[in-house]
Amino acid sequence: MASVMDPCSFASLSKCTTKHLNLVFHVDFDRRVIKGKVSLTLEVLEDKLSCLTLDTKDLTITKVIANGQVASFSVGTKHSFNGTPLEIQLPLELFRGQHVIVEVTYETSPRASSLQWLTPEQTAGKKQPYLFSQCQATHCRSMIPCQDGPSVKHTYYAQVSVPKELVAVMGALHDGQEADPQDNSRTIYRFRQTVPIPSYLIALVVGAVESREIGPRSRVWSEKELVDQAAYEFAETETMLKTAENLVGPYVWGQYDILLLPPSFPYAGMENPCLTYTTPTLLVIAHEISHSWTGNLVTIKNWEHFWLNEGHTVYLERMIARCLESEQFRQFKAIGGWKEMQEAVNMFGETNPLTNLVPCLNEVDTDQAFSCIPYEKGFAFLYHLEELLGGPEVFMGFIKSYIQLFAYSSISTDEWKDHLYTYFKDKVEILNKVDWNGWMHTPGMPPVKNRYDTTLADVCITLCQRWVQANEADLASFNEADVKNLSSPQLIEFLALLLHEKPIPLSHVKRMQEVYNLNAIKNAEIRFRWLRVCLRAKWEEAVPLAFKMATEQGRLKFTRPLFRELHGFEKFRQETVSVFLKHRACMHPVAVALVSKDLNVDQPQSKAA
Ligand SMILES: CC/C=C\C/C=C\C[C@@H](O)/C=C/C=C/C=C\[C@@H](O)CCCC(=O)O
Ligand SMILES: [Zn+2]
Repeated sequence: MASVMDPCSFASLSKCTTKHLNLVFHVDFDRRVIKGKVSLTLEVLEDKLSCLTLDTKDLTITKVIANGQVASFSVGTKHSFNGTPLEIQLPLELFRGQHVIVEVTYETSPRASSLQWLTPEQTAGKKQPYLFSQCQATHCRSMIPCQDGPSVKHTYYAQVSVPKELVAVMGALHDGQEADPQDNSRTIYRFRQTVPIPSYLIALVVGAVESREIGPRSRVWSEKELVDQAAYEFAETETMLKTAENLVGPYVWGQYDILLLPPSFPYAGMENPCLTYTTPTLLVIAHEISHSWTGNLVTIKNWEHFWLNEGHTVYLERMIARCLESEQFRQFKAIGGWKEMQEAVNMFGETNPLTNLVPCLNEVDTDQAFSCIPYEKGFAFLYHLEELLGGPEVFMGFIKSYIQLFAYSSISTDEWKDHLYTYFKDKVEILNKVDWNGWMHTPGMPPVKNRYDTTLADVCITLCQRWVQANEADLASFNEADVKNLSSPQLIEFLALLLHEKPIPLSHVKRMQEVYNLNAIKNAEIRFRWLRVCLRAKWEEAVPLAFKMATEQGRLKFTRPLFRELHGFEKFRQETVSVFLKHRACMHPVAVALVSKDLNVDQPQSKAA
């Protein structure tokens, strides 16, 4: 039975809460498992506590000790996606305010959904294996038995034993390393995270990685083949950090490192504290830096309030863009975001409750529920409030106050709304006119269509309409000058606009390639949209290019729609399934699960119980 407080966790969140984790990991690349021992320091929240439940997923539990005494335990019924509850009988009865240290010895599964194990061939260096974790939203439980919900925040100390040819990095401060006293072919790396964090922000990477300094509190990490290029690409990190601090206050995490992951990583980035993950396809990190305040400092009570993390982070990310670029650029990004929201609503269906800003997640797989809706409907809602309440400077005052009030805690949408009313106590009449139910608890597009400044978008709109309205005789009128002065974001917007129209004819697509040579563009955001324009026009020459992009990188934002479009191209439906089945051993476990469902093929069986 899921916790009353959190529909995505079995943990007994009301009985006790985790204050600290001590982690001992032994990373075994031969067996693709982590042999672990976690000591949870739990604060008792109610009298006469004699048992408690932790979240696990595909873990093999061998021993549980509570305050130094052996504790009996039982593994509950395996849920189809939320893992398996671990019920622990305490050898002593505890009372509110007391603490208990529960030590669990266990081993992960080779198919742990939080871990991707890469062969040397899947890395840039081709010589050493690679491991990375991705815990958001509910996958930490496949790496650590824990209270795997964002309402619980704890510090942690970790020691990680790895083969001495490899380096371990975590989303925490480094605390030294030494030869493993039990095996001189291995090294132990130590880490401490002294700011309380939710379990989804625990991050571990093990590989042949090295780093370069890119600022007074920042290093960039990657395989050596990529690290100098990455240091160049992320040279502006300190400028962005300072811009964010000027907007919302001090950065409390100490170090801000960036780790460039192999291209199989299924997301644009991940805001692990002290160690932002990013991918070779995404070099803009304003979003992940902003999470240092919204999401990592002010966290959500459970995943139904995910929009608080992402909506505020996108709002902050675009405020950084306003500072470093212009207000017109912020408006331009907002226009692009609105279209991405429209696309997500179209994909889910406009009556699908997963398009609610605050969805109900009872018996819902968060990976299946994930989309840009919390990001873009969240941003659009905050922008709507900004317009009603006095503009960007006024609303940033609220954002800063929201962060100061709720820092180090986990909150719900109601708590956010209460503070909004308190902060704008002299504008309650305006707030009372907001369509709260329409924005928060109604599926589909927002009840109000924000009006954004189209200065930077107009040229994209005009060019798109020229192609949409062109007949065969007009095709000669197009030439490379049409796009010569377009920035990459404007080229992305032009292609995104085309994707919101009926598919243009094959003759048009061929002419577009002839005059714009879009096949030659490597920028993933451009390439992704261009290939979808080609597939919708049924251009068969684009099919191998789409298979290449869908398999050479693993970002779900690109991989899923490309596989879906290829699967929708009747003539290539079978080939699409066979390409996926051939490639899935190299894919991240979450990506395998999601694309399997999209293509309606069976998933490989995960470990029993
Ligand atoms: C309503 C949905 C509730 C919870 C979903 C939360 C997480 C879902 C899980 O699949 C993990 C998502 C990780 C996202 C990581 C980074 C994002 O900021 C960017 C992802 C999209 C992209 O690649 O651009
Ligand atoms: Zn985010």
